[in-house]
Amino acid sequence: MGNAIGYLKWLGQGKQAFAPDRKEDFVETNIGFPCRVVTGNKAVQSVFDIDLFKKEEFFFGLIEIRKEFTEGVCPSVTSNGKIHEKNKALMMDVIAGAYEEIPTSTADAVLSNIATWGSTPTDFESKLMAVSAGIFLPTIFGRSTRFNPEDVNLYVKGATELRSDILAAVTREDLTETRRGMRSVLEKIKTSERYSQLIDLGRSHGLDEASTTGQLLFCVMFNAVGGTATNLVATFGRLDTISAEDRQELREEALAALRKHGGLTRAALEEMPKIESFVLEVLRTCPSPGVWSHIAARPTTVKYTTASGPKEVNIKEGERVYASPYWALRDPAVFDKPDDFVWRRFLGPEGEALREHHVTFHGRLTDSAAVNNHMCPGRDVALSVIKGSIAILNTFFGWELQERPFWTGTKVSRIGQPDNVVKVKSFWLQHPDDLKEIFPSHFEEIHDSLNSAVLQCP
Ligand code: HEM
Repeated sequence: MGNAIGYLKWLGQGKQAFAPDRKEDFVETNIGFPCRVVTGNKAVQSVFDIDLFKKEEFFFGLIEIRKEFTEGVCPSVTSNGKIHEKNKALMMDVIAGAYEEIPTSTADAVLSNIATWGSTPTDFESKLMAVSAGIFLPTIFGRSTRFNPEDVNLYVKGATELRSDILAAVTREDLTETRRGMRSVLEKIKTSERYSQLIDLGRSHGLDEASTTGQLLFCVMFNAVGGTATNLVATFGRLDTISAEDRQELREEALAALRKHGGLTRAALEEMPKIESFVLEVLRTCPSPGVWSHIAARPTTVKYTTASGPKEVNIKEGERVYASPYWALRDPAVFDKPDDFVWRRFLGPEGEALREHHVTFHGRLTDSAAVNNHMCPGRDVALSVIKGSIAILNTFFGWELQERPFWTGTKVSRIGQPDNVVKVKSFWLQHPDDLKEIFPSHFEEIHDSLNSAVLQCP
């Protein structure tokens, strides 16, 4: 298959363009250039080895990071070697600093955003992006610094583009607005309450001010805020695909934990295993990103086993070896009925054992992010944020979507989100007494804002 045809096939079919036959875990294909795509759950572990596989700077496979949106600094996620170690160490420290505040910040951001939504919150996906920004940014840059969520959204939209070296761009994107968003976000970072502390933190890892600022810009806005918002949209959408009884079961679990701990705390989150299992199943069935891209750092032979027996593959230095989280997480060798959405899958001892195959964060859930791997350092905060947001939405509020969400794995631009954009027709306060009891300081404002909807509520 030629490059142009491969690229067009990928654009049209997304992950289905490299659907595996399960007899071979290193599928040879062309998605705009020749590459192998690893689709087996166990085989995927081999590409996580950074001694064998390195990152292509500024690229996620077919997606290119616009250098002007990182101030020319290569983001941690696509950097290699010693510089990656410094970048990653900085980000791990930044996240550790934010960790304690995350549950409180989640409750505050979700509830204060809802108070501004009214009963017909159109453009709902942007609203969840604002929630994500409202959760993370105060914990990292300080509470007194107020970012404009629309500018953060513009930044995330502008930060990447389809790789331009395969086909000449058919349409030229107008970057005026996204560039404005980027300048505004950068200015806020540089004047933020904690900026000098963050720069000192960077220096302690051997990074100068420009490098630290570039890392903060991309890793916080794109990886943290954007990455979490995408998965929040998917998780929210999935709630509409389970039964009312199952929604009620999730609500009862969350309500009991919130009541016992007097709000959203780390202890309350730990008492929500059902919500955790639901979120993990969302991240298994519709993971982001689309592919993990790697380049072989040296010649290597990888041994692995498929349904048709033991195999080995010889990889040449410089070969592109990509991996598909979507197919690795649908491998029937490790997940029973992999195409079904089974929200209880990760409950109990069997569910616990399955965590070693849950690789959405570029590593097993049982592994830890470190400077010598490319695993997501934001995994735990991301899971807390999504669990906490979904617990609050499902426990106190009701809504009707314009359309039931669906996923086909073919829409390149939607990453893990449903193919159809999530649009809310109406939104209401379903359990006012519970909200008043657990979050009294948010009650009045939300009640007033959604009052007309409360009157209509069934
Ligand atoms: C559900 C939400 C999230 C998902 C699914 C996710 C997933 C990932 C994945 C798959 C990677 C590796 C990408 C690759 O190698 O191609 C990654 C890297 C990264 N993520 Fe996340 N992420 C999420 C949220 C976050 C959050 C909340 C933060 C920060 C607070 C964060 C910070 C990072 C950083 C800094 C890297 C680069 C790691 C490195 O340089 O080794 N992510 N993430």
